[in-house]
Amino acid sequence: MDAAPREAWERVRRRLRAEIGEEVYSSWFPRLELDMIAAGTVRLSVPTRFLKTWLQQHYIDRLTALWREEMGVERVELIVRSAVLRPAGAAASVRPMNAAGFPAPSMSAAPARQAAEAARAGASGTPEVGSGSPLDPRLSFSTFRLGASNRLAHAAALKVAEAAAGSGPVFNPLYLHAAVGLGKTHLLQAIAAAGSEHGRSVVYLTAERFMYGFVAALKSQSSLAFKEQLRGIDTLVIDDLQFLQGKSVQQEFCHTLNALMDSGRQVVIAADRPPAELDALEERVRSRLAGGLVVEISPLDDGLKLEILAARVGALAQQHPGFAVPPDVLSYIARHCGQNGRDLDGALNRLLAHNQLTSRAITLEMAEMAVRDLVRPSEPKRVRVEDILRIVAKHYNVTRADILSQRRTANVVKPRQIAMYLAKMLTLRSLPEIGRRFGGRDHTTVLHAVRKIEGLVGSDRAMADEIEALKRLVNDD
Ligand SMILES: Nc1ncnc2c1ncn2[C@@H]1O[C@H](COP(=O)(O)OP(=O)(O)OP(=O)(O)O)[C@@H](O)[C@H]1O
Repeated sequence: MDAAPREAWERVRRRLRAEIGEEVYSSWFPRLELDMIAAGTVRLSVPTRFLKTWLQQHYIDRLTALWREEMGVERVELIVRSAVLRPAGAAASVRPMNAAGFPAPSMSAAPARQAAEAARAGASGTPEVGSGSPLDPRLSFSTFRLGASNRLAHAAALKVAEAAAGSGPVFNPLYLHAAVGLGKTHLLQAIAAAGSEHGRSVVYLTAERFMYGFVAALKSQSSLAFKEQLRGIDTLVIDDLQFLQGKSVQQEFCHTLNALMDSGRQVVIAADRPPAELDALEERVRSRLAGGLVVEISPLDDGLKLEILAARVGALAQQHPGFAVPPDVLSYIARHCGQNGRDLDGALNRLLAHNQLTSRAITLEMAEMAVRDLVRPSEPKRVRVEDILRIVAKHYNVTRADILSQRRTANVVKPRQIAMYLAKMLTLRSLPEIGRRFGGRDHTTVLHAVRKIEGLVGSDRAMADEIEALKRLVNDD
């Protein structure tokens, strides 16, 4: 290639860098190379399919415009540099490296662990983080229960785990986020275990362990070996990313992320919030994390809680024959003992302890006692104007249409004013909003009704009792 296209490419890069900023540029563009230029088309190459898709979606127009200005080209084409993608036999080459102290796959099988230990023993001082955090064999796909809140996360995790060794990444990175105890660690460990069963070299690390490994490597001056360890794997799984702290650790994390993803390795991340809210992380890391598939696991509904509970009771009964929990107790726990899997585990462990220590069978009465301090006060209920209308109409034996109508007979005026008053007291709706819900009345009409009933409640005992009774009916509805 003669000098003109190369110089034009240099100028395109410089202009792009100036436009989008160093951080975003260094996340996406350093590995973009000029492949050829002919007949009005520029061909650029990238090392991964993922990078190609990303650049195609986000930057192709800009790249085309810049090239047009520099050399009058009409089209920019992106291709994947196949030679840079995992060279044939790359998967096989990971294993011999293990013997020399490089990362062993995080497998739950004992032989794998022994191999990892042996590898570590010969690791000549390199911190052992490359072999990953230990996996809990109970956290597998087969023990993961499905519901509406986690179905997508589960499907994505399964797809990543079942991809054959040597195939390119599926979604990169796969990023799962959820509040505490909703199954992130469970899915990540399931990916790690299943991935290694499929012949991949997988390392599962908590962010803390990543930090520990990196800091320890710096201290023992083996940080190069540490980097090599992490970059020599097929799949990197990082849990609890929100705990990643410190500038140099973050930089290292970012390099590792880029190096792995750009060479076609799979990265899976979990955190308690979406990438955009990881305030402690640099913008370019967040941007890279958000560029894959981001999936939220939402709170468990009662049905899913019941399934998880039933499965856990089954597992506990295997270790403690005779341990059984009646369905009404399971429903009670699902409804009252918290919102996440960890709360459910805690409640069942409490029941097990009571059962084992007192030899009493588990009944609803016994359970209420045993888990008393684990019961969460339920969220205050959100009252709807519709519910107030229905309950007030029924109580005064009129129809909803009567209340909303323009009729001014006493038997509808009183329920109408009481319903307006309750709507103001029990909902967050403004006076104009309430007016609209009550047949398009003006807010001054609502204000008048509210003041009138307030006055009566203060002066008329029977009216005060009536209003209290109605409030209870609405709240208990
Ligand atoms: N869908 C599910 N099926 C079976 N068990 C589940 C499910 N969701 C959560 N659990 C169980 O709930 C407990 C907590 O889950 P896990 O540790 O995976 O939560 P987490 O989202 O990683 O929470 P944290 O953010 O606190 O680390 C575990 O025992 C896990 O097995």
